[in-house]
Amino acid sequence: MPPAALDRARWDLLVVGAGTAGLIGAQIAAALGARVLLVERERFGGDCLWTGCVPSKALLAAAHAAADARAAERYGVHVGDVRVDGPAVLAAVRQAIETIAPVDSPDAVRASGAETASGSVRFTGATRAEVDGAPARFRQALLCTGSAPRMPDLTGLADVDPLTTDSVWSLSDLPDRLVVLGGGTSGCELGQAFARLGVHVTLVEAGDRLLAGEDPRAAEVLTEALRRDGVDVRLGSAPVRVTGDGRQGRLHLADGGGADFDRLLVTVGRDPRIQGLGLDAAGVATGEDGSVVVDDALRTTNPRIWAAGDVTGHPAFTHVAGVHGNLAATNAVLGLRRRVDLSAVPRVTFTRPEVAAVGEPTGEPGADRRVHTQPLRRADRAIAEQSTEGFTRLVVDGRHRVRGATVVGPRAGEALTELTLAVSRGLTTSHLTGAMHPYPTYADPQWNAAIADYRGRLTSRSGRIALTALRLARRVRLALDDRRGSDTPTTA
Ligand SMILES: Cc1cc2nc3c(=O)[nH]c(=O)nc-3n(C[C@H](O)[C@H](O)[C@H](O)COP(=O)(O)OP(=O)(O)OC[C@H]3O[C@@H](n4cnc5c(N)ncnc54)[C@H](O)[C@@H]3O)c2cc1C
Ligand SMILES: NC(=O)c1ccc[n+]([C@@H]2O[C@H](COP(=O)([O-])OP(=O)(O)OC[C@H]3O[C@@H](n4cnc5c(N)ncnc54)[C@H](O)[C@@H]3O)[C@@H](O)[C@H]2O)c1
Repeated sequence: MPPAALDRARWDLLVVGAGTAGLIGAQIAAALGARVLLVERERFGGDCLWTGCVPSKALLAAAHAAADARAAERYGVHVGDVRVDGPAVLAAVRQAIETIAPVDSPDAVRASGAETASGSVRFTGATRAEVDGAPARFRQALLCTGSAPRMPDLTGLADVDPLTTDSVWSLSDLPDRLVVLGGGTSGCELGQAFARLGVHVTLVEAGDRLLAGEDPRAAEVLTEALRRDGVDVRLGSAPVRVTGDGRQGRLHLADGGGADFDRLLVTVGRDPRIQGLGLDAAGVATGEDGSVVVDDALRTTNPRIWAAGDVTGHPAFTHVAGVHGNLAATNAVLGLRRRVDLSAVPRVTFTRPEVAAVGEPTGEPGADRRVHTQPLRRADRAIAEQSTEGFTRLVVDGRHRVRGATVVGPRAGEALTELTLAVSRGLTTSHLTGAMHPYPTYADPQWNAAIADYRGRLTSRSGRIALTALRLARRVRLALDDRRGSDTPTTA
């Protein structure tokens, strides 16, 4: 839509940012009959499509293919030397993006009934904004501007043209030596991907372990796996400065050590994108971390403006952004007060092995919680496929409801979906044991963990009393049948 046309009427909902949250928010609002304008300043599809989930999973697919080919010998299959064609791998990543892009395009949005425009939105008042300077009035707005890579304050960093998850996808070839700064989800996924593609990777994490928010045992398993892939994992390593010429250089660490690189990739977290939005003019408050303050219905401090996705500071996942976009748009258009529930947000690090978790932490469960752990080495499917690295851990409360889970292993993300349903719906271990599970799958360990909890119920004091009572009643009935001398039992 040309800028001049933006101000012809008041929009029921002005949606700012066409990432996952904005795309879903705009399409839902249009489906509910609202007059919607979705404005994007860069590319429709946002981070997930262009710089996040899609390219990282495509790169990992190539990396895992290379690793599987190298490991094929253990199955008696010989493939010879594995050669990675860097430009071809990166081209395949871009191809995956191009294949998905039409789903998120302006055409697709307009087909759903919303209008679209290109430009940067800036609020000029509580119900007024500009798109690249052209005025646009709105009854309500939905802020979906996402988050951007954080850059650490490190002397010399800017001199080596550091890569971020925004820019790494523009490489034309793989570097020989890569230093990855930060061992969170992005650093682990990309560190493993590049290492499996033959790059010499040094992963530098300032904290004392990888994946700080996850079960410590899961982080240990992943650290061992990365080291086996050839990643030089440095934990508790605070970087102090960078020296370099052009793009090559050396990262110096507080312990006196360092790591040389051809490229440096920064993955130390993300900050909400709020610069230049004019949030003060709109009366939209932000928190100390820069995220937009929202209530549990995703309404900002301006009751006419809602927010969804990464910009809220809620867990930064595409599925959260999608659920947010839907919920905020529905609340805005229909005047509802549906609340966002963050108690069962699933998270998956798509490394090999995958690390997947949901709900309460499994590493340090509360006092009234029981933990059941099943190692993957006891799962027949994992043994058959020689992929036994990992475990499943369930946290169960006093009423045997599944409250949290960690799954480490192949296809952990897929296995986690059942446990996400269990946590979000308050299902018990007897619900899980009562549902037949196909054999053999990587979900066997979670079924066995649920069975272990259920068995615990049978061997508890009340369980033992109930079983004894049933056994005695059965004996009495059989004795009665015997005494009658009847051939036809009275009992089943
Ligand atoms: C490397 C990496 C891998 C990831 N992998 C996964 C994964 O496997 N699974 C998962 O669930 N999540 C993953 N994520 C996280 C996921 O990408 C984000 O949580 C998700 O994309 C957030 O969506 P959003 O709609 O909130 O924001 P975004 O997708 O960032 O969209 C915001 C949009 O707003 C636009 N914008 C900003 N300011 C303005 C303005 N003033 N005017 C107009 N437009 C504006 C931006 O250009 C952008 O397009 C990954 C992230 C990274 C970095
Ligand atoms: N598979 C997925 O779903 C996926 C993949 C990638 C990213 N994401 C999302 O994006 C978010 C951001 O990911 P991320 O990995 O950039 O951030 P993160 O916050 O998950 O991890 C950043 C890591 O960098 C470390 N760090 C911070 N400053 C450092 C420094 N100066 N030197 C060395 N280490 C330092 C931190 O201790 C932390 O371990 C994630 O929280 C996640 O929500 C999701």
